[in-house]
Amino acid sequence: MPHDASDILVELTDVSKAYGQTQAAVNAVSNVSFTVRRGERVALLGKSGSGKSTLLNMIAGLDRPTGGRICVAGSILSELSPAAMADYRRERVGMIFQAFNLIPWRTALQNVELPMVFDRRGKAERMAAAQEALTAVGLAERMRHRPSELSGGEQQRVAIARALMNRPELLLADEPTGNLDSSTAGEILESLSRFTENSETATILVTHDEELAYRFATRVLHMLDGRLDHDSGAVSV
Ligand SMILES: Nc1ncnc2c1ncn2[C@@H]1O[C@H](COP(=O)(O)OP(=O)(O)OP(=O)(O)O)[C@@H](O)[C@H]1O
Repeated sequence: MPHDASDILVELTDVSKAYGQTQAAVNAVSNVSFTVRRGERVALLGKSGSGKSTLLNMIAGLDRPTGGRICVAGSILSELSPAAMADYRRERVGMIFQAFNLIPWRTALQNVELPMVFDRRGKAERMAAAQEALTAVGLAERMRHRPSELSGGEQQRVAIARALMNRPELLLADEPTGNLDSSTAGEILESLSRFTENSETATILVTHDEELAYRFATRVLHMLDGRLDHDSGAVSV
């Protein structure tokens, strides 16, 4: 299928991140360039400390590059005002973390409803949408439970429902199965695949697990010491 420039959702150009000053600086990410198309599923694969989370956090707008630029849907992130950055994170990006990051005193339903509290939909409509999302991830019977009353796999499915609630253009997943046993990890990966396949949502999955990366992604970018390892086929297309 032919692609054109308008297919490109994310474009990183020479992105670097150094922590600390001068001689003592740690170059967590060095001159990374790649693009992600709408609907594409990309994995960032690398060992612990290779810079994957730093890179993902910069794409999420949670951290700023010290060099280069990140452009998402035509906006250069470093040029966004704080208010525009908050809109970007709320409206365009969904995130899933290894530690699930659910709010412990809210039920599954209330956690999933959360990204919608700022939009114009009324409470009843938001609740109906959250119920539908939880049903889709197989948690129809668990909606009124708090995170501590759910298994790890169930908590991550709540997090997936929450992340996809606002139909983000970009889903960022940082080791989403890192805290789960291998069969639960497989189920979570299947849920993620089901919801992102044939959808407009592009996904960037960060993992150190090679099998997981190749099972999920259509393109695997290898990271090594803060750089993309182009010899591994990690070419930007
Ligand atoms: N806030 C910080 N201050 C200083 N150095 C940092 C900071 N955050 C990360 N680093 C360093 O940057 C490098 C990349 O870290 P990063 O967490 O991005 O790697 P990673 O590939 O995601 O690793 P892991 O899989 O263990 O999370 C590491 O050497 C780390 O020690």
